[in-house]
Amino acid sequence: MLLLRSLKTRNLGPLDLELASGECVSLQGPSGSGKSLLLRAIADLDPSEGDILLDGRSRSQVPAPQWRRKIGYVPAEPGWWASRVDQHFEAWHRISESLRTLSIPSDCGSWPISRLSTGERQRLGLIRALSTGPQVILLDEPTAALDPETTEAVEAIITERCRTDGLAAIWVTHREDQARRVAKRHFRIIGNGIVRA
Ligand SMILES: Nc1ncnc2c1ncn2[C@@H]1O[C@H](COP(=O)(O)OP(=O)(O)OP(=O)(O)O)[C@@H](O)[C@H]1O
Repeated sequence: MLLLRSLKTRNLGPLDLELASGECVSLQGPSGSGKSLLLRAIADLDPSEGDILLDGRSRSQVPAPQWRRKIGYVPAEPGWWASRVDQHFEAWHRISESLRTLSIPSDCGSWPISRLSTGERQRLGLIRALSTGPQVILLDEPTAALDPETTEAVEAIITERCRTDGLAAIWVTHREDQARRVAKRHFRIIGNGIVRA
């Protein structure tokens, strides 16, 4: 479903990787090894060489906004461009269940962004990326700021979306136990390549 073919980022590659519909793979590697740049390249947010195909269609054939709806990227620190929380969502009323599941107060739509804690920003960034119905989600340490209970809830949401909607995920984590819980195939960055771990 997602195919990286001879993909070269600033410091990695050429890389080849295939991700099936409904599959979650983990990606680990030392700090600074290029994990975030790789996710950003797949989401077409950073330049790269080589090809990326989604359901057989090359990135070059798909307009960038459409590509970014299909391939959601959740950075370690999600970005915010408006003052209120709900202004960052296409359909705020549709995310109430996700808010509940991730223990975020339902009235936070009217909050100023400045009020959000680091963990609330991280969870809302995840909900926002999932809310546009992506086929692939790229998760950059999505639970780094979260307590064990909320971490479990995030893992459950992604696992469920993979199982029921065929969502495919690349999950960057520094935690071996998390990698083993969320993914069946594991990759590690070594040098300028990725190897099966
Ligand atoms: N715009 C840029 N120009 C030059 N170098 C960059 C740029 N962005 C990132 N880098 C460098 O590329 C390398 C990989 O960065 P990246 O953020 O992908 O690392 P990472 O594996 O995600 O690290 P961490 O685990 O610390 O988040 C780093 O050495 C970083 O300094």
